[in-house]
Amino acid sequence: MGTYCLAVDIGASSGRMIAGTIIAGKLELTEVHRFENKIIQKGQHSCWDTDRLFQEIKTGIMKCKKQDIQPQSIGIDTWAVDFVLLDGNDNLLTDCVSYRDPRTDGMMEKVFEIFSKERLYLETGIQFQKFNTIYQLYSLQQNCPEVLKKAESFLLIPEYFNFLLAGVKASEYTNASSTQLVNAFTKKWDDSLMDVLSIKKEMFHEIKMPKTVLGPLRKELAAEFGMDIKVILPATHDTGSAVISAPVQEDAIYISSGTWSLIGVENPFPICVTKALDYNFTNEGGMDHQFRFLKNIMGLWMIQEVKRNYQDEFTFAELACLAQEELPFQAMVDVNDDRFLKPVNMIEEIQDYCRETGQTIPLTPGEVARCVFDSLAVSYKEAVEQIEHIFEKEFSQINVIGGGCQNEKLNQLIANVTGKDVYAGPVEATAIGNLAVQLMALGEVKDIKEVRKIIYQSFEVKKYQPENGQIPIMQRSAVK
Ligand SMILES: Nc1ncnc2c1ncn2[C@@H]1O[C@H](COP(=O)(O)OP(=O)(O)O)[C@@H](O)[C@H]1O
Ligand SMILES: C[C@H](O)[C@H](O)[C@@H](O)C(=O)COP(=O)(O)O
Ligand SMILES: [Mg+2]
Repeated sequence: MGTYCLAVDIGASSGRMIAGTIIAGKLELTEVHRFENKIIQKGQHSCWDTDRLFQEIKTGIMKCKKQDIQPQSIGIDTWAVDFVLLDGNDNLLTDCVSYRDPRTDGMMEKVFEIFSKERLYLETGIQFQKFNTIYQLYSLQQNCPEVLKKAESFLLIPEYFNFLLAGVKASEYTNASSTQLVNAFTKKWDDSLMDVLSIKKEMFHEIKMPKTVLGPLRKELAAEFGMDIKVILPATHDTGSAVISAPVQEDAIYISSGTWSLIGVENPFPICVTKALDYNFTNEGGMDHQFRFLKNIMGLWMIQEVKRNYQDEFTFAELACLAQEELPFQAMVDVNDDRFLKPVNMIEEIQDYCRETGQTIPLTPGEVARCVFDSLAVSYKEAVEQIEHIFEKEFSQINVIGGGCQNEKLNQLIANVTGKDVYAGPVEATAIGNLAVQLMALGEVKDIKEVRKIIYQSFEVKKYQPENGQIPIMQRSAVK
């Protein structure tokens, strides 16, 4: 039997554990476990249920055993920026607060009073999102300094799960870069930035690169599972893993489409020029010292919330079909407006926005869904134009990867709105990229070039071409 690796990919809306092995030149996947992820209220904060998530990881490992799959290695990737703090006895000092928590409101502006926005961008190259780790830590420093005083260890989410699995504390580069505390050029923690912000630099661990083998499982876990597994660092930022496996590379822009839409390209160096700052692009760390030049777009979070507001009466596929029955571009919102980050009710927030901008108010589920998808597509188009402006070249194709690539109507809309060929797939790009790095670490494949070839041969990628005359005249005025 071939070498199995086990990918744990936990996004903001769901987690999945997928075993992978190469058979006859193709990467074969076995979905071992899938579970829900969501934000829960703990006291006054919006938090992640890390205890339950770690139990889900253990459940997935036990399911491997039941399916007679003995993974040689395991790699964990999750969403970015969020973290835990441990004291000197490795106890959690706080709940794991989510990036959607309001504790960072106003913190970015406070940091700019000490460290200019321009300099922060020049040194880190990271987009300005109010929930970046730097602002979360600054909020703690301002409001609960006693917690930071006791903190001996800062661990991002995947690193915390690695610590629980293997007892090793290590930071991983792709995810560390998302904190806006890593220097884009040295690829190390930016000590001078931390000193200026009085953030305790001693609690940060050495940054390791993807492919690093952290070690075996803790003895008690190996005994519990009845097998030992090497814990390997993939690109632990889920988008970093997704980009590794984006099969359409040539002249292509990727959209990692899940809760968030991360739209960008791979680049060999950080682009920290004023244009990139003005457009709020980021230079997150990638595999083999590449950079993920991309930007966050609010993403399918909006339709997740619409679905929840309708008490899950409709599936995602049904909402996509209902939207398709509506006239296009009747109502548009600026999806990246902070008001959509965590509204009490997404449907009402969208309707308020349309009312405030003098537009037709979407009322039916189809109208609301159409407004979301049209607005996302326009936001993607804008980002594509910004990328082409910065690179001073045209990109001919867009590769939509992740769960959102199953939205066929949206894929076609993206093609129509951008006028570019859209390649959709693979759905589990993140887990596949995670597996790819483990296979490289174990010597099963030589390098990223070889693994991308295998991925391209292994998974269906569906093509959507712009439909004639379907590039609509959009009401741009409505989008502030
Ligand atoms: N059958 C489907 N049709 C249309 N959209 C879908 C379908 N299945 C999933 N999606 C979209 O994929 C999104 C989840 O993508 P995923 O990559 O799993 O997210 P994350 O990793 O952030 O949890 C959902 O929010 C939904 O909008
Ligand atoms: C908050 C971050 O920008 C976010 O984690 C993003 O980087 C990301 O990776 C989102 O992944 P999802 O799978 O949750 O969409
Ligand atoms: Mg994801």
